[in-house]
Amino acid sequence: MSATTATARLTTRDIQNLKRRGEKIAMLTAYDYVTAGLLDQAGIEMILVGDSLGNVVLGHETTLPVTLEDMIRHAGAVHRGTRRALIVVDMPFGTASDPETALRNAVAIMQRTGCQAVKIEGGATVAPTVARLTEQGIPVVGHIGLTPQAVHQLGGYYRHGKTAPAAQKLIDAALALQDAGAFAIVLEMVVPELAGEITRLLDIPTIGIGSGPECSGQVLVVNDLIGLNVDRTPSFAKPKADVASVIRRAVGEYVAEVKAAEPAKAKGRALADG
Ligand SMILES: Nc1nc(=O)c2c([nH]1)NC[C@@H]1CN(c3ccc(C(=O)N[C@@H](CCC(=O)O)C(=O)O)cc3)CN21
Ligand SMILES: CC(C)C(=O)C(=O)O
Ligand SMILES: [Mg+2]
Repeated sequence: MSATTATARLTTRDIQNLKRRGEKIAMLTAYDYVTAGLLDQAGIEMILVGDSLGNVVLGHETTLPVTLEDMIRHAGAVHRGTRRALIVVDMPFGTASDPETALRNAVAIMQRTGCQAVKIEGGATVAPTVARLTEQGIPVVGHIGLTPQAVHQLGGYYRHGKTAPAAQKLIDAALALQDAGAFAIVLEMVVPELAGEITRLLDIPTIGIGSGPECSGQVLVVNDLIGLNVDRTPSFAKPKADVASVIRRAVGEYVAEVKAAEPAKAKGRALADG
């Protein structure tokens, strides 16, 4: 694409403007070319190449085994499949452990995928890393509340911000991330009232998942939206389709059709003695 080609792709400023106008932001994950293209055609504003690919694509128990190379390969496919959506790439476990490591890895993501932003899990302690990336021109999305990369420390997938000290810590984290330059923050499984309070406190948009309706936008794992799962899904996922059934039925019909096919008739002279 030439430098003068007008691109229809949304920018972080467009996302900021959606919040200012009070228009909700619709975000979904995608991990491949075809799915990303369909989401783009359907008008999704942001696509997250989530490290949830470790669960829903690669079949791991957690997101921890996902590597930078995994993310870069899938993010490239998602970017190639889309024209309009702003693409955010998760920095996988261990790749944003300090500001310089994060910068090196985020630069690799930006240079090798064409995507527009990265997302980093963590609270106030991640703020210096967010500041380092944003001062280098890399847009960053924060991610607080349930942070799945810390599952072994958290001891499970549960709601966050239930006590007053926990709520205050999340508020402080959100403000620290905003001050550090994050252009949006994902709130995952945050008590809905608190998610609303954080959303009203911030200038930048909040993107909720399992955090109630008062966030500036919503994000969901695309498999949970379309009913394409073999494993248990989070309770906040309310599927709008049953693609798993569509696939099972089509495959079942194919299997039956293959099995029922007549053997090819022998042509010309009969074979001697079978
Ligand atoms: N398919 C899928 N959807 C997701 O939203 C998702 C992933 N995978 N993988 C990465 C992370 C992990 N996430 C999760 C995983 C499990 C729960 C979950 O089971 N929550 C329970 C409550 C469990 C508890 O209270 O201990 C729930 O019922 O929602 C929630 C979010 C969100 N992400
Ligand atoms: C659940 C969303 C926010 C995420 O981080 C992912 O899909 O990896
Ligand atoms: Mg993630």
